[in-house]
Amino acid sequence: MSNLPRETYPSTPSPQETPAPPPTPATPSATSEKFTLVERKGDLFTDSPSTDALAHCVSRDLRMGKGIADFFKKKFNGVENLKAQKCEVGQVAYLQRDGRYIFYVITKSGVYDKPAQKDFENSLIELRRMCEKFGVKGLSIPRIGTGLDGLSLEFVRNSINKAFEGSSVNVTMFYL
Ligand SMILES: Nc1ncnc2c1ncn2[C@@H]1O[C@H](COP(=O)(O)OP(=O)(O)OC[C@H]2O[C@H](OP(=O)(O)O)[C@H](O)[C@@H]2O)[C@@H](O)[C@H]1O
Repeated sequence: MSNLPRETYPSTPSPQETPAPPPTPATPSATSEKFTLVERKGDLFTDSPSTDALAHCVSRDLRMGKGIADFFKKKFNGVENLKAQKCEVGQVAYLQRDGRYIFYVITKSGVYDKPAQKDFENSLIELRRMCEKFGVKGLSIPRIGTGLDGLSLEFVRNSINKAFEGSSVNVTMFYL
């Protein structure tokens, strides 16, 4: 019998040692989360879920002198914090209050300006990105852009749908 060393092969595991097959990935359930936009009559501050993030539109100078922005300023303060974020038009500044995000969507440069449609659309895409970055699932907003900023509700609806399509954010748009 040759005394050449026998080739040693990794021993094939006996049945009881056979590693269990990897778990099959769970198939996404039919109810997998997807983007929704619901419009609801009510006051944004008192009727929206307390766990929802909030968002509204402001000018880059963060004056928030009128409209719902003024309510946000009085309710959440944080103007210096917001200014320190040095956001430009198309970007979103934010505060954290009571465990939720408050988003300040910069849609125009100065208080006397009106948002350009493209800037409005781009800032909503950025808002979606921020929601996904922070894992926001519920977002409550007023009819953004349709009051002092003079945008049509149809344009605003379409912009929200385009920006959030494919996300898993549930957006509720409140109106008085
Ligand atoms: N509690 C509440 N619940 C639910 N809905 C509420 C509400 N309170 C008001 N609304 C309605 O929510 C819509 C939009 O309300 P707005 O007209 O204020 O906002 P907008 O997005 O058109 O314009 C923003 C710019 O205006 C501001 O003032 P500046 O001039 O810029 O200083 C900012 O700074 C921005 O730049 C209107 O239908 C309001 O009736």
